[in-house]
Amino acid sequence: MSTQADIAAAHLRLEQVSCRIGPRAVLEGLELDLRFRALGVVGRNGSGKSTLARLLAGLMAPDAGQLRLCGVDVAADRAAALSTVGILFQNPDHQIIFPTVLEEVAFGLRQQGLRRRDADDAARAVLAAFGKAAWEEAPVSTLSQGQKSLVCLMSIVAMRPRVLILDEPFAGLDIPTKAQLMRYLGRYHGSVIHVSHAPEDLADCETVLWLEQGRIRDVGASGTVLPAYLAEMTRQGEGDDISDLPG
Ligand SMILES: Nc1ncnc2c1ncn2[C@@H]1O[C@H](COP(=O)(O)OP(=O)(O)OP(=O)(O)O)[C@@H](O)[C@H]1O
Repeated sequence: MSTQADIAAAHLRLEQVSCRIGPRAVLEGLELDLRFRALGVVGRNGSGKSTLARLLAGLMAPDAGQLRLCGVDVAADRAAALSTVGILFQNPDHQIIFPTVLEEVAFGLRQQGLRRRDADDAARAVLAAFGKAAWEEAPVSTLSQGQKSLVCLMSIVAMRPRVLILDEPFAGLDIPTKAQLMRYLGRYHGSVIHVSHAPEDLADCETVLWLEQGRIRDVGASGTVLPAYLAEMTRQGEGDDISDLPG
């Protein structure tokens, strides 16, 4: 998995990256130059984690500044982005677009330029590697949420991106399903960026980036950043900022 020493570290470079949604500055002046195999992104609800995840996946471009993941401008160079980064969202229903498992897993491979037959063969090989050859013709609509999440994971693993972004993908799942998916995740060969508000999800990350109100509050070794984050969250929990309406 991502912590193995034989995985080439991914390189993330942010230069004064800012992002607005409507009139609102959601991320502001992010500056970072980091090599990692497992990077955690932590922060409160609304701190900008998902927006950063979408930027890192190249699904949107920053309004200002420059972002490079493994040297690739992932928003501008979509072809290179497909082999650089994949993202797993919390709700698999937002990700899955095809009626059967094989079509879904093959789709990304076709996007990468494989012909239909080659993409189908490669998708079958991935299903077999996950012990899910029997799922090939299964209608996705009949699968459980956990099974749909696994289909999304297999679809991304099939594309072999260097970096996998997890945006709280297992948040709504029960404990055994989450544990099983985490085990399947161990078959992914590349680096991981794991986004979560919960420090316990990020225990395997060597480095953690802490976002606060769209800015980097801290970045460093997880053993230092996570306890500081937890202490601050406990302190803020004693207040009542839930009463504050957005400005
Ligand atoms: N499509 C949108 N339209 C308007 N505002 C948005 C949109 N997406 C995000 N925002 C706002 O941008 C800010 C950052 O949102 P984002 O989802 O990136 O934070 P987050 O840290 O992932 O939060 P959460 O943990 O709740 O998912 C929030 O204040 C949110 O309300």
